[in-house]
Amino acid sequence: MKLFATSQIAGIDKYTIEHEPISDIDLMERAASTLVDWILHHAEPDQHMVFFVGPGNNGGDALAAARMLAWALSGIEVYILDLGKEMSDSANSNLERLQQQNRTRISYIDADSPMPEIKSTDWVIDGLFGSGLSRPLKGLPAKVVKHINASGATVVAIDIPSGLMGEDNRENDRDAIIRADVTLTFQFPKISFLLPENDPFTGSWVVQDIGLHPDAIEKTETPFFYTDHQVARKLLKDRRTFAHKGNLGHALLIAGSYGKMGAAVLASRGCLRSGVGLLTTHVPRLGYSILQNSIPEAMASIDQSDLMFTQNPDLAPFNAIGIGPGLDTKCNTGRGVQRMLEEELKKPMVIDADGLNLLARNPEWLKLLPPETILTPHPGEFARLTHPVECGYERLQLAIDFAKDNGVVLVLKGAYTAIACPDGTCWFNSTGNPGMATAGSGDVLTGILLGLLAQGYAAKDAAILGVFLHGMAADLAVEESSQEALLAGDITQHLGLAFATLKDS
Ligand SMILES: NC(=O)C1=CN([C@@H]2O[C@H](COP(=O)(O)OP(=O)(O)OC[C@H]3O[C@@H](n4cnc5c(N)ncnc54)[C@H](OP(=O)(O)O)[C@@H]3O)[C@@H](O)[C@H]2O)[C@@H](O)CC1
Ligand SMILES: Nc1ncnc2c1ncn2[C@@H]1O[C@H](COP(=O)(O)OP(=O)(O)O)[C@@H](O)[C@H]1O
Ligand SMILES: [K+]
Repeated sequence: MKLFATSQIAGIDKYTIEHEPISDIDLMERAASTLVDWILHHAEPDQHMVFFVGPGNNGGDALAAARMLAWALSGIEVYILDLGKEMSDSANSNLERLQQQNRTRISYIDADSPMPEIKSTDWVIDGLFGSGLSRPLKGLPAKVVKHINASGATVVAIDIPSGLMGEDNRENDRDAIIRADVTLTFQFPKISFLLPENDPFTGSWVVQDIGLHPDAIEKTETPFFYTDHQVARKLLKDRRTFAHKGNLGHALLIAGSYGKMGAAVLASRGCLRSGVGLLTTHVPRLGYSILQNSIPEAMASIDQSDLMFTQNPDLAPFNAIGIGPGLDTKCNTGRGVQRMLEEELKKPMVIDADGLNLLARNPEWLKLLPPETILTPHPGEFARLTHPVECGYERLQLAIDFAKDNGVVLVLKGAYTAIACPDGTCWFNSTGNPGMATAGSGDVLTGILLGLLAQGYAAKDAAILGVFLHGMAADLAVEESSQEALLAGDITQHLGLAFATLKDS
């Protein structure tokens, strides 16, 4: 799915009105009816609801929804924010319709009014501002937002929590943004919803399809995408009838050190479960029996050091190389990594964890990375590779620039992992859950990406598909137990089901 800036959504909206064609007011009616469906499905029949209405079409949506709900619910109150200016035409028409219906108490809030009473048991429907917000809220709108946030009521935001910008919130006042429990957003998630610092504002968000014109969506260019089932399914290759382990790729994983052999085992499992033909895992001597006992499907390549990686094996037999999980950052290991990169290997690579930390200490190695390299930093590792940033939006921009400048696929891990590609596109992942915030889940991802690279997937495709499957496997695992109890090993155990579910979708 494509993701757009709010300014672009306004253009898609306009195109839909002109080319479907549909009038503004009917499109608003369609949008509002999706809100009403959701609310009726989730609210008790006697739920008291307080609507807050702003001057634009976000307010128009709220007024239309209030009218539709007033036929079914009796406890509806509407407060219109009076900023001393005209409401938009469609909002005005919906105000007239609501007045004509005559079932709802409508009040105005201006600078002199007392703030309306909101009970903690109420639902607040936030229709103050949506995608037309042009600057941070101040004065009366900010006061109303703070009053709503302090009420303890359940807040349902229409389209965007009022006060939140669709993209960049660096200059915003965080106290003047609605803190919603649920955001019912039209057609596309907004980019700011996918950044960690905005989680307190959006709550959980749900996309409401309002039938915007597919031609406009197709024509409007954007660097941002959201990996849904459809995208991931298209990337997944079928295995040929006569496939054999010799033509499904031979992966080399370099991982593990004293005290961190688990990382090598987890990454090996992830790799083998992702369909690779052969896996050789290179470990220090102390890891030999650990590896052979815990994952007999992997072949072992043994380092000359007892404790750490120092020297890679001959790389000729391998289709792809993964390095990093549990590697440690000792000097000898650093020298070993440098020697390997200086071989100017033209094999796809995935670099994770301490591989990234070594790269951060030696930025001149970046130009030694082969084409089709994937780097998989979490925000801490990414800060070491670049520099610390204040917010997710800045980090996102930095990741996109980093991928382009260095010709690598950068997998910036998080709740909505962002995959920045050398072609300037950025793919947010839609699967996964907070249970994955557990030791070793990143190691499993490295293994999956390595397995896909070795099978011949391009780095970009491997990253988009691998991250999706990794999250999906964790979602399936959590269905059977809980987020709290999820182990990284549960992700590898559910990878099979993830592949099967994706194939069936
Ligand atoms: N696109 C779609 O697919 C569809 C969109 N729909 C709905 O339309 C919504 C977008 O509507 P919209 O464009 O009228 O903007 P909206 O957010 O209601 O407010 C704009 C008003 O607020 C004002 N204003 C702005 N910032 C301000 C500030 N800081 N402080 C004070 N005032 C401020 C601004 O005035 P100005 O900036 O000129 O001062 C203007 O008066 C969208 O979110 C969705 O709910 C659906 O109905 C149908 C399909
Ligand atoms: N809240 C979350 N929601 C979804 N995925 C998450 C969440 N927290 C972590 N993850 C995923 O779990 C993995 C954690 O990787 P990482 O931080 O490297 O862990 P480790 O180093 O312990 O293996 C990443 O793929 C990340 O996207
Ligand atoms: K809103």
